[in-house]
Amino acid sequence: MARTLYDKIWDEHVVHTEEDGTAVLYIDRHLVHEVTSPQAYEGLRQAGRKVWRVSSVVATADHNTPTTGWERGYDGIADPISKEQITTLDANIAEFGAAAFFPFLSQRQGIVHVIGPENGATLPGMTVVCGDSHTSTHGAFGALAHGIGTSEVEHVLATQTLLAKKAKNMLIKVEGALARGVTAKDVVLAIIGRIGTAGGTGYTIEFAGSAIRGLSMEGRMTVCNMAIEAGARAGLVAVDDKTIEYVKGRPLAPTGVEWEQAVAYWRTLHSDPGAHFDTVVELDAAQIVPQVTWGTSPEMVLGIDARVPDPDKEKDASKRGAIERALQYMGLEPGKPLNDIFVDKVFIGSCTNSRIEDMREAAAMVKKLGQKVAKNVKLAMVVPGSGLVKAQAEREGLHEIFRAAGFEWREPGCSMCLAMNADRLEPGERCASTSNRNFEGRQGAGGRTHLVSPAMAAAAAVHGHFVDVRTLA
Ligand SMILES: CC(C)[C@H](C(=O)O)[C@@H](O)C(=O)O
Ligand code: SF4
Repeated sequence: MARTLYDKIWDEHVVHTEEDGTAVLYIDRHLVHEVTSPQAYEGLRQAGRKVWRVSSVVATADHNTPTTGWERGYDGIADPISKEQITTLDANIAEFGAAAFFPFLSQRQGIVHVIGPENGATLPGMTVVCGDSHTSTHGAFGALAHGIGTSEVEHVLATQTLLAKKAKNMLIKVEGALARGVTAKDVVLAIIGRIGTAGGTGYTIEFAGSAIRGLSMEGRMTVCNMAIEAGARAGLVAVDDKTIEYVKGRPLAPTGVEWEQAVAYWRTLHSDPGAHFDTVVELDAAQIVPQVTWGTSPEMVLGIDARVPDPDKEKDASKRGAIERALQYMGLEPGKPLNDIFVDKVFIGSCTNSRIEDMREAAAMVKKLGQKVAKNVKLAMVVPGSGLVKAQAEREGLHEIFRAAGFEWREPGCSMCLAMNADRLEPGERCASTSNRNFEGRQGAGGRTHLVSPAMAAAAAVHGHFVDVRTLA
């Protein structure tokens, strides 16, 4: 029978299925960070258990790590809770072990969803879990990857398995060529704009079509990263030459005969012709314009050529109420052109957009504009996703471009994506952000977030307000 990519990976990992559909799924890769692992390790400790397969665990500290003051080492972590989470991870990995650990201050440290693929910890066909909702990112490799809760983290550490129910199959096809200046981020925001944040609930989404195939691995990661924002716990892209090329030679990737065998298997990781999808959504790539969120949910998104929506034009009372509340929180007037929204801060980073390509895209825009960060922008910061991304960007001189224009060039981590460290918005501040969530208070209490691509964020920093990057290209 013709199977989808999701069906294939699922079948390959099911150990047992109960009559009600609950399955025991074998887990190949367990990514661990400091926020959702302390109680899990404590649980193991109290039960006198060990980690079932130490070689499956790859860990790093990312959410709480500061992006400045690394020369002061652990003393540079101002917040005592942040410091405790980071040192607790160090102690847990020292006690329980891991295949690889990239602690605070180490060069390969970074956002868990950046360092996984970078180190070859994420491989096609794997089941990948992490106590983090953006684990969907790793689906870009044709891996079944999703976030789990802390009690599940403990379960996977102890048993190497997860209890799961199979989701339905959704296919999102994006066909055609993207316009100049339109990126993977715009594609995924446009998808969420179309299907809504609940559109993917209960599904695993496979992203396909010529526009998705045309994306780099970085771009595919950006798209899968936000599958969770579309309601789906996992997103997938079929394996092709780009996938295999990206993985080749990474520290944890197979070598020699094992590599050959793995590649032969990986080449089967695509949906069969005629495989059944429960839902199919199609988008025309040529119609996608640079996107900007205007509200407090990723689905509150429009093309840069649009205006802030008018709640009075919405017939559905609950939707009208949601628009009104969002506009009030965001401090926006209906009908205002998105181009005319001025920003106070700019954040280029997060597991959505902090890879080398994102750095290049933002730097290219800054270079093209040839001007400094606008006077009204209090802070424009670039936070690479990992130490390796940072080093690569510096080899290419990107940091010089950013610094010369007045951007701050920081140390890697989650940073102002969720403001668990010192990087945050003050109440009422408005931010152009390349991250993935624009919920109330996400980047700091009272902060106002507009989600955009790296090029759009860079252009907003220089102009001081949003601009259509297609007109700058
Ligand atoms: C801290 C962590 C549990 C959380 C997540 O699961 O996604 C965070 O990474 C986020 O982006 O909100
Ligand atoms: S960068 Fe943001 S979205 Fe990604 S893992 Fe960190 S906090 Fe979560």
